[in-house]
Amino acid sequence: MEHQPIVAELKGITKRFPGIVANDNISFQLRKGEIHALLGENGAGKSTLMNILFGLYQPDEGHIEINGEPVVIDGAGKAIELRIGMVHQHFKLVKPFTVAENIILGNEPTKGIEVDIKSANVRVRELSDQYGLKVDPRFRIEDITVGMQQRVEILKTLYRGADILIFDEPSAVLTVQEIDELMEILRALAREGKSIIIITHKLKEIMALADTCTVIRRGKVVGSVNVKESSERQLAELMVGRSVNFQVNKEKSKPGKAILELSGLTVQGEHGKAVVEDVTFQIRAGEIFGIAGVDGNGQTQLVEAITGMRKANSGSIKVNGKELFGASVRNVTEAGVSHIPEDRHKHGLVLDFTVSENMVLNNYYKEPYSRTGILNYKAIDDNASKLAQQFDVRMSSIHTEARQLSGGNQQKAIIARELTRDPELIIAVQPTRGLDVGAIEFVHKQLVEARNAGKAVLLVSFELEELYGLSDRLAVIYEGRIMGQMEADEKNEEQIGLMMAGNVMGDAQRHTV
Ligand SMILES: Nc1ncnc2c1ncn2[C@@H]1O[C@H](COP(=O)(O)OP(=O)(O)OP(=O)(O)O)[C@@H](O)[C@H]1O
Repeated sequence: MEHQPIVAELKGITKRFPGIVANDNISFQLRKGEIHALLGENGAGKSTLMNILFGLYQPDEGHIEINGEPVVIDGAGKAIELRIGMVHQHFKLVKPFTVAENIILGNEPTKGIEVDIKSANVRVRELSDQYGLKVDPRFRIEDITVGMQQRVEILKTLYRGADILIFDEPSAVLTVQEIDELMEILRALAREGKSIIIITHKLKEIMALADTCTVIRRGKVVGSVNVKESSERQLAELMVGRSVNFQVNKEKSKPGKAILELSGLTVQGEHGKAVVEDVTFQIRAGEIFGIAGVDGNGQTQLVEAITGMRKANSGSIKVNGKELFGASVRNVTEAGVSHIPEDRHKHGLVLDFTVSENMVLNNYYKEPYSRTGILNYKAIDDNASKLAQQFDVRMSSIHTEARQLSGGNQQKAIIARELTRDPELIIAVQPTRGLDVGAIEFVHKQLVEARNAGKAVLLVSFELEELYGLSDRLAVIYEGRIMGQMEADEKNEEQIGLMMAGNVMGDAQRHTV
């Protein structure tokens, strides 16, 4: 890559927020046709740096050069003018509009005074073909998958002429197959001379994809390495400053009494079709029970039904012997259920509340946080300080609004709150999404400790390694039905893969659990 010209250079960038230096004298170079990974712990300052390059924040010190020319990027409009595009983690698409309408939004080709949707369709299709994006410009956003929506965001940047593309944790929202497709697309973009920066916590992805990896720790660059000459282990160490254990260590489980008992649970979706059908399983105290399956096979609805967020149509949900069918979210919480939700922005946190307030969302009305209806702020703050320290939630202060936290630290805050409520049952949906490898190691350990302390854990994850590493037993879900249950042993991997694709387990094996 060294022989390629530098297309973007950040020189001595410093960015301060009240109480924290998010970027501390950072220098960074991007070359033409390069895929450059940006790696760092949660809260290290990656998104801040990229938001500066995309003009969403102004640096307090330092400057940017594009193609060797000093520039001031004072907004996204200026970034686009400079041929910089950004694909955010949370898409900014208008759902009822078509793909083409979204892509041309704010940049419409016209024929006289009419918007020329025909020529937009043609141009979008051309771009889609050129980079192998397989997007039909006429589809509506609400009818296409998340992976496809992401490709629409990519097309939008290309349509506006981007040569530098920034991706903020693009694979966090994708299924395993979609990740492979995304990697192909990124390679195709780089081959065509586009320069790519990708923020990711997935070391495997960096090894498979990136040419260079710049590592940031606590706002400072600690190194920029040639990926071919490095390894996952080295990158992890450079990032967290110690060696990281990728393996989950756990003793064999000693399950006790049944904590969660589901029987014949059925949930109907919007169109009257069952999205969870006749689901029956038990999770006992002291065991981690994983749900394996391709995203979109009823996992979300199953968890929503158990936690009281969605009404089930029939069946039984018992926690500790108590029937919770039809119970409210608060009743379920009171019955001893903790929930690390799939969508942390919608269900995990109130983004406008402080971290301190968010830490008592489920029990602020109880002692010691509330006495005779009056909130005890000292107790609430003490609780937050303790949890932040115990779970290494990094932020400038516990009085910071949750929305100001980095994505990974928001997730750690939820995990801290949910694991320390002394629940009977912990429902953890993708608990390590968006976390750095050091934090993943920590959260895995916490879940195993909870299980050792006799908690029942329901784990939904799309990371097979995580499922095998953490679970004692597994069930595979396909189109809302449980295809089989088994020991979470790698020797069952092939069988599990088949069931995830809808194949029913042979009778002989069905009875081995
Ligand atoms: N608008 C803001 N106001 C105050 N503090 C902020 C703001 N944006 C970011 N921060 C703080 O700056 C630091 C860096 O955050 P940033 O989002 O850049 O981290 P990150 O490396 O992208 O983390 P993650 O991997 O968790 O996404 C964090 O401590 C964060 O709380």
